[in-house]
Amino acid sequence: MQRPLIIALDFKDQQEVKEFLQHFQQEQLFVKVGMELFYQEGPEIISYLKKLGHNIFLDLKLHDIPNTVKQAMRGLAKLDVDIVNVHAAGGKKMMEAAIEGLEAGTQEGKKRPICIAVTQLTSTSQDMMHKELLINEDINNVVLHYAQMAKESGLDGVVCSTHEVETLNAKLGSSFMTVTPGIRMKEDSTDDQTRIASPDLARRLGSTAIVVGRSITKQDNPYEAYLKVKKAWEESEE
Ligand SMILES: O=c1ccn([C@@H]2O[C@H](COP(=O)(O)O)[C@@H](O)[C@H]2O)c(=O)[nH]1
Repeated sequence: MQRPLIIALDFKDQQEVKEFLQHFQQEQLFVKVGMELFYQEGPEIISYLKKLGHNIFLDLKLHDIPNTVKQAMRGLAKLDVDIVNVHAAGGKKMMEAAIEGLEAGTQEGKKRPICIAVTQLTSTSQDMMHKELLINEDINNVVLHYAQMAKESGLDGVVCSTHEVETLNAKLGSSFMTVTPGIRMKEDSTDDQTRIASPDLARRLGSTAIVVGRSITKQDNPYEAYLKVKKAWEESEE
């Protein structure tokens, strides 16, 4: 997989997705379907996007007891998406179960979807983590610890902020994926994100992929915004 720019399709239904994709003509995209869209449209939205030839990250962030996650992943594997995910906070047994479920649900001869774990949401600040989650460690150590657990559990990578990528690459190797949301151009509003970074910083620090939502989807000209983010993401390549 090249280092993709993944567009978060945070829309309320398929009609809104269709209107958004009209800006992109025939371009093959890497898109992310999250809870908002999937809970409204179900597996049908995945078939629709696959028929259009797009790559898909199904971002449902599973977090439950190991058996429930295993069975849920068995079902999700049948959707044949490229990437799925869990919350690392569910622990190692849950993450191992996720992989078992994916392997069990993947058609013979096919590769199972890539599975990554959310470490700490990019909306979480160090202050919030200390005061609300009562995790009194440095956020960088927490992200590293969760990423180490994910690797030991057989996962392929993590979701983290751009600011943790260098450490994770150094400690866990750059083939362990770092998928980074919380991406903003300098003129964009931060919204509910706290650990943000620009696309070019993400590239320079070694993110495997960036996830971009509102900086593209909420712009007057989404295609122009996409090209601008893509240029910033790709042009800082050494
Ligand atoms: O830690 C995380 C994990 C997932 N996300 C998701 O990425 C997009 C970001 O959207 P923006 O509009 O670019 O802020 C969104 O779908 C989140 O659910 C994340 O932001 N942080």
